[in-house]
Amino acid sequence: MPACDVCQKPANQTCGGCKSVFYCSKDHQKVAWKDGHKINCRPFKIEYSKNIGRHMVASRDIKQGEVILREKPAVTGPRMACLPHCLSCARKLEPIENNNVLDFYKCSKCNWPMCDAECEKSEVHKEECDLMTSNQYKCNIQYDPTDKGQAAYCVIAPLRVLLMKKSSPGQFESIMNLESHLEDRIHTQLYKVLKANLVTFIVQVLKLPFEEETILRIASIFDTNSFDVRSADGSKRFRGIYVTASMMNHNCRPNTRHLFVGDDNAMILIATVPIKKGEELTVTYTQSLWCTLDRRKHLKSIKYFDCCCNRCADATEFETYLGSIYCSICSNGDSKTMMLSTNPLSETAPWKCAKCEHCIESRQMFWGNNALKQDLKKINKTNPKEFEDFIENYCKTLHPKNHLIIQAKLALMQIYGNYNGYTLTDLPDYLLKRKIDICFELLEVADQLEPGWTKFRGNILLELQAALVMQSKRDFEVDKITKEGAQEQLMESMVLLQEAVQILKVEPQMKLILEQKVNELATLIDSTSSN
Ligand SMILES: C[S@@+](CC[C@H](N)C(=O)[O-])C[C@H]1O[C@@H](n2cnc3c(N)ncnc32)[C@H](O)[C@@H]1O
Repeated sequence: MPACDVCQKPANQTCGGCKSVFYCSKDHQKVAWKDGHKINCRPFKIEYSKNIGRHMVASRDIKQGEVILREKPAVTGPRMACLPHCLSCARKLEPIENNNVLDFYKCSKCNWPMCDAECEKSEVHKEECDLMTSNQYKCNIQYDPTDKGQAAYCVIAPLRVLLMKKSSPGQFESIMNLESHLEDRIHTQLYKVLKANLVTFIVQVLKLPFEEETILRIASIFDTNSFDVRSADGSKRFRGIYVTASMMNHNCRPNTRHLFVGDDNAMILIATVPIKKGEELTVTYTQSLWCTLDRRKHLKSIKYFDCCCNRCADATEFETYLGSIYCSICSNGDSKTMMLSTNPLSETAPWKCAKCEHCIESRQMFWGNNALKQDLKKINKTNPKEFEDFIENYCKTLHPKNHLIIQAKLALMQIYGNYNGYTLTDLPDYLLKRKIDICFELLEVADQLEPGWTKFRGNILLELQAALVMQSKRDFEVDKITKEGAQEQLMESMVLLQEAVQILKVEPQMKLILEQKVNELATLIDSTSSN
């Protein structure tokens, strides 16, 4: 029998929150809760394995949509070479005019661009500002109309961690215990530049007593663990280290999603699918809609590991064929055969036709993939014709769910129904149908690659239901469907909308918008039944 966490006597009760600790009585459970279990009670534990390091494992069954973790950042700071952003609130800065010269508001002491006098006095900026000022350092970033990233920002986030050694030694230690991959990064061009800039700034300009290795390790810890935090309206962007969430490993079909809320930028980690006790909790460090070649290359170059997840190991990527092309030898007309990697876990493995003996070298696949990515990048993002032409041009070579076609379709889903001249009321019937077909195709991809309550699925459902409602209205107006038929279709759209609400209501600024959509659709359903 397990021992009580308080008195060590035999215990027959478990904490319902984490299912990891035991008590002999309700009273001892209350004592433990007050003594700190309230903070540590989480439905996961951290385990270690030689191949994948520390990782999070569910300590009990977790429900779909359940909040697994709410965590404040241990430290935040600007991204490495970002555009001018406020060092306090992280808002992107706009220049102001002074004597016919455009420049940013500057901190009156250290001269870093900031929003205003209020941000200048904020707690987060105080210590670094005092230190730079006492060392007569003045930042020399000026407004540049070409919108160039500013390398000077690379010093701020590591400096904030170094200052924590005195102000919050416990937090400093937990950050320093995170994985860094410094030994892999140290020989890269970026780290040679950091050695010259960041280390010189900390040691020579600010005269802080830190070793070069410690300074670079912190930069490397940011690169390995930090989350990219963005506000819903896009005005704020920065990096944050969330120590507990940093224990989450990557999977190309993850079972969690996260969002950032409130003025303290707390991270909320949510289960996108039901998770069984003992299963690993995972997040994605890359883009789900990239093909295996691109995802694995990206993960290797920024996080220094070879992803061997089930999706990467499956040449068909769960039958989406996201990275596949058609065989040029035996595909003709409607009869098409796929080229698949002979070993998706090796980037040098050749690709082979599933039917004939035709083979392609992997470097040819990389080259073709990159050339097409460039074509897609050049497209005017507001012109649907260019995306349609891209799909038409490559439909003989690429599977309809190839990642490049899917990205073009995703852009079309957003344009049709939302952009000027293409709102739902503007769309002719054939484009409305096109939007609906695209939404269904994307939903199939989402179900395979980002299943459950993911933001991607939520957004597709929202777009799909709006288009279906418009189609039902039009069909009813031209007597294509009866009143009962229209009602039935609108109710089906309501089911899709309700699911989108379940998924997206936790996203910042979405609650009211979603409530409005539900009310509008409910009113429409009511008015259809009373007509
Ligand atoms: C944010 S940390 C995650 C926690 C880390 N495992 C640790 O022990 O501190 C990211 C690092 O974990 C490792 N990692 C994450 N996901 C992995 C995976 N699917 N397979 C192998 N290693 C992984 C890589 O070394 C990666 O750079």
